[in-house]
Amino acid sequence: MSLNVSKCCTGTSGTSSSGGGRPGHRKSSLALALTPEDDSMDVYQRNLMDLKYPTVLPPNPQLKALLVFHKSDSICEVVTLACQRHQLDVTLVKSKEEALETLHKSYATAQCYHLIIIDARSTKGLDAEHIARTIRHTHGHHLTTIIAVCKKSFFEKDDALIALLDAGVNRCIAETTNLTLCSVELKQILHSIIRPHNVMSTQQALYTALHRLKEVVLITDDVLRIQYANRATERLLNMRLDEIISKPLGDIFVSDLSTISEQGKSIKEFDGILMVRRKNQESIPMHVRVVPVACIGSAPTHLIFNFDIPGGGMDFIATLPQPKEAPRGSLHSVRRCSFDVRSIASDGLRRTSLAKLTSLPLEAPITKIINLLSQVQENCSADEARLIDKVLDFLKREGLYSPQMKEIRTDDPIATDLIGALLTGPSVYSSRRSSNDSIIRTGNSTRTATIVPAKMKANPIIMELLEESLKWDFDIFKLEEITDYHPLLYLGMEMFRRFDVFATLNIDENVCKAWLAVIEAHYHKSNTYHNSTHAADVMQATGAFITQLASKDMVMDRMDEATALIAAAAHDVDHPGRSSAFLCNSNNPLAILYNDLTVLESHHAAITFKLTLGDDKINIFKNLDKETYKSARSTIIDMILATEMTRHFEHLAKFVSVFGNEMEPRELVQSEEETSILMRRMLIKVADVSNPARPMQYCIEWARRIAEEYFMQTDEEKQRHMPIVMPMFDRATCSIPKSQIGFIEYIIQDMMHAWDGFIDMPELITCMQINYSQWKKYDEQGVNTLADIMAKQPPVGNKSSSSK
Ligand SMILES: Nc1ncnc2c1ncn2[C@@H]1O[C@@H]2COP(=O)(O)O[C@H]2[C@H]1O
Repeated sequence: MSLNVSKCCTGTSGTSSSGGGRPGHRKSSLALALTPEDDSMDVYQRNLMDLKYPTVLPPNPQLKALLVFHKSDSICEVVTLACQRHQLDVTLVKSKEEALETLHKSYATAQCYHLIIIDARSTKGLDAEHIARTIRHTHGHHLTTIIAVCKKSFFEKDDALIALLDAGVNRCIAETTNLTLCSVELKQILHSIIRPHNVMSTQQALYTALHRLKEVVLITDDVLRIQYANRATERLLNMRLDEIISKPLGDIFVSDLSTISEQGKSIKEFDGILMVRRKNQESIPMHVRVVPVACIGSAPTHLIFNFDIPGGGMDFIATLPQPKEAPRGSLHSVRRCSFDVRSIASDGLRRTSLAKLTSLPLEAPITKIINLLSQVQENCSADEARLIDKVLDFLKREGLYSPQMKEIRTDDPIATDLIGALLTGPSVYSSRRSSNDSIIRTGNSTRTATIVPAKMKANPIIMELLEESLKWDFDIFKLEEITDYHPLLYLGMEMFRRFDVFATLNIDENVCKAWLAVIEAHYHKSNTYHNSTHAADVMQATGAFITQLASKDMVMDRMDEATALIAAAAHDVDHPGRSSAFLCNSNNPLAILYNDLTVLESHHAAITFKLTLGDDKINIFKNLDKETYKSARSTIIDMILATEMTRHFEHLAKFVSVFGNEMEPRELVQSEEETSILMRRMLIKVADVSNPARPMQYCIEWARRIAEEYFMQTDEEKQRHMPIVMPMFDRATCSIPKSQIGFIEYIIQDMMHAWDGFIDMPELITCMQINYSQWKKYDEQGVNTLADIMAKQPPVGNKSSSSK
């Protein structure tokens, strides 16, 4: 439990709003002035009208400090008194858990701590580095000021201090029992860190205002490359943001721009009529005003463009044809007609994530019902509201969100085969079961847990390649090649290192290495697709997504990152290279064990834990406390099970219902944890089938590998006179392009748009569109078989063959 010093300690509490003023706001006479002139707020407000460029007033809240001290010794006391001297509202906690819980609660109640001071004098009591890192990755704390109180001796060698600073600490201060020294240090921190942070936080308000403005505002750099464009610019140009940003300004003007650049250089404003070119090449005369701005030095670094229609009439922009929404009415309409992803994209799916998510044809009726009921609730009696609350609780439960996937309608038999096999449950394929199918296959030879971890050579070529390991165009096939088919071990260690999994699990690196080696050894090298390169690929995508989420301020906590990476690494372990349908049809012991339900995924999850817990040398969870382990286990199992394709549309619809809605996710689900579960499921699902959205040469190699695996299954089904799960996947006749077109149209496309809308990774969509066009081209050219396609491809990695 946290201890609120302002209530418990003697002396002044920071909540000193006595004597008038807005409740909860400090009086203007307080020491921390947040205005440019460092004056009190009253003076600033009075002078505001005189300012040439008025700034947005920063927030001026009661400042709150959270002190994380293992014990209340003399140093802690001095820091507390110094905080109180500067009228901070102080809360003292004694452990990391208490600190995080306090922050969590403060976030939930829309309070916030502006300053967190951590006792970093000894690692015995508190791991300050870990606490700082965790706080930095906790939502809402990127601008919180974190101070570490260190031993004086720390200042003689820099490594401990640098580690703290790298973990997110803003400043390290030396321990002192001298109140004056401590108070001065704190005052400096208030002025030099907290005040600028407060001012910086106002930028969000400005960006929102700019974005929503009806007027067109566009900013370029000094060489006229577009750096910023607001929503009205997208409308005017009929282009999406990703088609505008970084483009030369010349691309959107018909008129000669030399006057502007010359004017810009001499730092004069421009005001005149220029012809703007819209996406469809239509030209419109616009009144353009250009203001050069010098952000550093005296030469202009940026030019601000403001356009309107000559003679005013800003609503004109609203009357222009808008970037067209994708012509997708519903999943069914997509299914019925074949369509060109390129045309959808070039029509301009808007970049705003919410718009994209809401535009997806995947709203479950339940979302509409919840929205309507919530509206009713606003205008009804308390009793009725309580009843509606109960109804809402029921409606938010699992199962009600499933979209109706009654039938798959396509004229293309290959797509029907593939999508049918992926999306339908056991009833469909078991009905095809023939009397010849009673052979019980013994499971694939399971390896014992005595596998010695592969030795990792610190090969500079591998290390160089791994530097790119968070990029979307990472060459996983090259890694497969240069690690001698141990991509999971190398990539896994790199991901664990980058995301600090060793610290999160409190485990030695060697245990993680051994774990990865054992997991990798339990992937079957004989599978062309479901081998450890696929696992490494999914782990790499997971790392890339986590990084992108963090850059969008949707930071996962450290344990969520670790469990996501672990789930990705293990999600297909011991895959037999045959589908669940095949296992059911052949009465495989796994199908018997799991009652034909979620057979493979249940096995992957179960064997992951069986292997991990079965050998202390690889037990990466052994240092977690009971509760943490329980929660990590549940997350990993949930994520692995989410990769099952029969529930694909259910997961997708629920994700879109919650994240693609105007309402706060929190209002649509029962808890924040539930929101995060939906996000993690979608993360691993997208990572698992992201191969059609990878750069083309990799996409084609993955298509080759999965087709080969499907072909081998068909070969075996024929040979054993079993029902053929995907008859069209016959190596003699199958058209690979057709199968990929179907896979993208039915499974991948909507999911990628939903995910891109959430995470903002336009490269996923771009790659998918390019690949889709290529498959269409091959289809039109009659390039169908694996051999035809491979003849057209440069080899990936160093070898173009399947994995060993
Ligand atoms: N490029 C692809 N073409 C066709 N099917 C694919 C492709 N990529 C993945 N899949 C299928 O999607 C499934 C996702 O779950 P699995 O990894 O169990 O098995 C995967 C394959 O059956």
